[in-house]
Amino acid sequence: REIRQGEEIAWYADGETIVRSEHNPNIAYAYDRVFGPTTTTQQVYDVAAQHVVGGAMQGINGTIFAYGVTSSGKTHTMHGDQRSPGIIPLAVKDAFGIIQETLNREFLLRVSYLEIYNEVVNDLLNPAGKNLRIREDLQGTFVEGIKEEVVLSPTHVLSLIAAGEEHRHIGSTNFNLLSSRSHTIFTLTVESSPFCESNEGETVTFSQLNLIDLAGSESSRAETTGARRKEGSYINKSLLTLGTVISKLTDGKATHVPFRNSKLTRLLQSSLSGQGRVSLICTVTPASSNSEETHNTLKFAHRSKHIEIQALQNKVDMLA
Ligand SMILES: Nc1ncnc2c1ncn2[C@@H]1O[C@H](COP(=O)(O)OP(=O)(O)OP(=O)(O)O)[C@@H](O)[C@H]1O
Repeated sequence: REIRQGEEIAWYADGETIVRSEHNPNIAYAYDRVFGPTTTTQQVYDVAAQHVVGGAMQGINGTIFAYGVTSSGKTHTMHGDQRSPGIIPLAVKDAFGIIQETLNREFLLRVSYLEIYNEVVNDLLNPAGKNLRIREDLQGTFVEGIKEEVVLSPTHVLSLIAAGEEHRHIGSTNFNLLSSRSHTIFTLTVESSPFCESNEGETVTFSQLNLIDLAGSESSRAETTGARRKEGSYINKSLLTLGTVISKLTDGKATHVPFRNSKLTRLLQSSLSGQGRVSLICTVTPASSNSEETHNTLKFAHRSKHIEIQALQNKVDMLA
């Protein structure tokens, strides 16, 4: 569409760097990886997600999230479609594949699926689960009363996600007719233990894999009026807080990180500050009409690169 509309190219990829073509001297940002327009989601998965999913199956918490303005490809990346499955279906397939290959352990997988809409947490697997509370215990934050389903096959998980999608809030903005107005968090909880309980030295592991599709990160110019504008301010509150939290985590001097200022950052607190693997996928368009928003996304991605997180295994030693 952007090409048809005769848009200029404002940003382009050069190796692992994204360069602004409109400026002289050029502005450029370097990343761990840059994926160009011909990359498939499977290739993105192999580089940016597989090690996080593999880690979760071994007891290391994992979080993968997609960040970017509306229409830049977050949902395409996380959910995809039949022709090009996204990170979530690829992760689910991979998880069950690992279970089949791991002959000496048994696994229990549970899933939950929620959205944060206007700073309210709703359960997408249970339409009655509205305005749920976020609580804390020794293990971290959790959503009180959220429905968790034990899952037995990839098809089972995908049918639950499809049912959950029906309850998701989508609306119309100037940018994207089917724009996501809520943040969604799909969580796969993995428990595994050795088949033979008397195996001394073997461990029981427990971990969570959070796969997150954020609402569009655009600033107020995308918002129309009334309810849409209100949604925009809530979406931005969570994303603004996410930006502040990431800045504070990366500047090394901050004594207070405001995780509690939004639902999104409260739920991500243990992922961002605790132990685990995190992969942040930022989606951008080269088109000039979105040049400033693209710049904001690139700056966000650049700051986030400097967060250091330890990837530790959550394990319980088996008693002989
Ligand atoms: N890499 C890509 N390859 C092919 N099509 C893509 C790609 N990225 C996005 N699209 C297409 O562009 C459109 C908008 O993408 P998508 O819905 O994923 O954006 P989004 O960032 O999730 O937007 P929103 O925040 O509004 O939900 C969709 O039709 C999607 O299929």
